[in-house]
Amino acid sequence: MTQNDQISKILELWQALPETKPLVHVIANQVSAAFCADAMSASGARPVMAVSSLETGEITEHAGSFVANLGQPSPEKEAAVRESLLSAARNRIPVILDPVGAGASVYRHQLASSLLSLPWKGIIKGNASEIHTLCTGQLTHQGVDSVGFDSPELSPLADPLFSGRILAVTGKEDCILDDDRRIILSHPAPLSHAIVGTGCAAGCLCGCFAALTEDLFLAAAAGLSFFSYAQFRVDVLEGYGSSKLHLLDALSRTEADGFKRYLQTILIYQSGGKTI
Ligand SMILES: Nc1ncnc2c1ncn2[C@@H]1O[C@H](COP(=O)(O)OP(=O)(O)O)[C@@H](O)[C@H]1O
Ligand SMILES: Cc1ncsc1CCOP(=O)(O)O
Repeated sequence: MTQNDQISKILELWQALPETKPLVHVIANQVSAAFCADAMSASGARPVMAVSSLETGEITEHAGSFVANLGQPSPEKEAAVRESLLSAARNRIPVILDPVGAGASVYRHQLASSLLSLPWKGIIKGNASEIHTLCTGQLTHQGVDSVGFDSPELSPLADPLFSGRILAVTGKEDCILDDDRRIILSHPAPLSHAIVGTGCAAGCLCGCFAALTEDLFLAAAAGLSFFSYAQFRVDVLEGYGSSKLHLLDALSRTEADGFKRYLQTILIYQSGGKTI
């Protein structure tokens, strides 16, 4: 498959999202839950943000995909996520695991590692710091933000915790990896604001596309590239608050030609170590 084939498939998935309206179960965090639900709804999916372990396994079973966002962890949240991951594994529902702040504390790191050891299939989506912590065990103690790691230099798929899964690493460049393939998205401009919850929302968009295809590498590329395009279209002169609203508008109003040109500019596809 060539770079143009990947771009065509991403565009097909993006067009299918509002037509298919997949049900996506998200266990979110209280900071970004509403923004994530809005971002998914604006893009054409149907989010369900169920949190109680009394129902999460059942809700996941009937969803097209499940997003486990590990921000603001607690024993209650851990139990709810476990129920959903086991249900996803039993029912072959694709999972997106977002290890928010994996390097912020020992508890978060141990939680993420223990949930990775369950037998679900899917995508691990984190910023470069979070993935660095999962790969090396080194904590950063810097909250949930990324602190300067270069994602494309990571080659963590040898780790058994990652094997058979897709890795999606965000930052100045987003990088999507499986055993053989790699997509790099070079964002053309720096962000005007560090809007809280954008990493969480990007993971949720990967979840929307994972409900539409068995090719989870492509789903991750579609989610991150669509989100990158929406961020690119937000006017850099807007303030923080209106940028956040305009981001939702951009997700709900994308046209194919502009998105295609953007993908042709920012997307690099490599297979077997070669750019294709
Ligand atoms: N330096 C950057 N320049 C342009 N876009 C960026 C940059 N860093 C992050 N982004 C965008 O924000 C999204 C979320 O990435 P990131 O900020 O790494 O997540 P988090 O909020 O989890 O730390 C990325 O997928 C990308 O679209
Ligand atoms: C600030 C914060 N604290 C706990 S969860 C959370 C939201 C993190 O959102 P993102 O990593 O997507 O900016």
